[in-house]
Amino acid sequence: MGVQSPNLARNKKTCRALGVPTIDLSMDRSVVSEQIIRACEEYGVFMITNHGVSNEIISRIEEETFDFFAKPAVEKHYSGPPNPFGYGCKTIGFHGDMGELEYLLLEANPSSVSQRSMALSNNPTRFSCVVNDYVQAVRGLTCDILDLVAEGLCLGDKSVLSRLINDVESDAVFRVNHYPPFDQSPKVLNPTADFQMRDDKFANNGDSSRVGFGEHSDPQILTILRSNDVGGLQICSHDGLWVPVPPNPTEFCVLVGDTFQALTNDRFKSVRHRVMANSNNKPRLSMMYFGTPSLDAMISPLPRMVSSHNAPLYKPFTWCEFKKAAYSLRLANRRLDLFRHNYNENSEKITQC
Ligand SMILES: C=C1C[C@]23C[C@@]1(O)CC[C@H]2[C@@]12CC[C@H](O)[C@@](C)(C(=O)O1)[C@H]2[C@@H]3C(=O)O
Ligand SMILES: O=C(O)CCC(=O)C(=O)O
Ligand SMILES: [Fe+2]
Repeated sequence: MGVQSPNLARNKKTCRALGVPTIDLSMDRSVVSEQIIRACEEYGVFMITNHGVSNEIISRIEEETFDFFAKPAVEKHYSGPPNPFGYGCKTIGFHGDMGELEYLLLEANPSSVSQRSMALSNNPTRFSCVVNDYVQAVRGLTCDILDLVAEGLCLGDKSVLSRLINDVESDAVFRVNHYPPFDQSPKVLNPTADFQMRDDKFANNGDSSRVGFGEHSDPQILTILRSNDVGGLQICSHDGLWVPVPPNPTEFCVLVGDTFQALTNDRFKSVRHRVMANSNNKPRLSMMYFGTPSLDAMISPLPRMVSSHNAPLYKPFTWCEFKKAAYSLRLANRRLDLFRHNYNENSEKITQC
């Protein structure tokens, strides 16, 4: 047997030790609440099983969105470029971030969904129903998780967190990402193909992976992610290693966002994550509901998270201010730093995992 490099051995060991926790929502409420808090503190990410979202709602949205991505490129481009909403292919945000994916980004409220659906489907009524049913179910799940967190943190008002995202004015976003299978054989360049390598940035130089969606943290409170059985999602561990999150279509993956980090005064940390294209011959389809406050919601560390030993780490900001900051920066930027007390403008802004 060959000698394993120390890095590989360390990486494998960390993956085993780190394995993202899975929490069974059907267990005793106080146990679940404790497990969620521990997962948010230690990992910033966890899987949930027995989540109560029906298989029918999930398979209908999977089918509907797969049908959309199967359309000819010209048809899909009618719904783009993303502004930031609509259909996007490879470009992410407005500052040059790129990834090997195509996606749909939608405002997650019923009237925007129904308006958008006209351009997205031959059956807009069905499309908007399917998206709205999914978003409603997943928003309910997000609220349940936030209530469990509020109970575990003894926040007094048990719906103080869920109210932030349950607001009719919530700025929630729904995103579906479609990653084509990564063909490892040498490419025959075809200028009309949707997913050829664009430039050197995407050349894999013999490496078996390419960036599907680059390293970042999500700006919102909580992200509820569901994927098909194709992997690629990785989270950044405390010791700076990329740890794969095994795909499980029957579970949801919950990620702590920047706004949750600020609300908990750094007790929870937003998790840095990315998606690498893999050599599976199936596409990855992932969908994310981003639990988001309303634009005018004021975000500051919760009183319970602050004490004489724990001074507030962040200046109060509205979600609107934070969103503007996020959209003025690159994907990998640590935007929360801008709102820290005593933040030094000259310190390094683009720090990577
Ligand atoms: C490069 C960017 C894309 C993004 C807005 C941003 O300027 C920085 C944050 C990015 C992100 C990551 C999480 C979500 O996918 C997203 C919709 C969001 O709210 O923030 C994206 C933004 C986007 O793709 O428009
Ligand atoms: O596609 C995925 O699995 C994750 C994508 C992601 O992190 C995002 O859209 O913010
Ligand atoms: Fe993300």
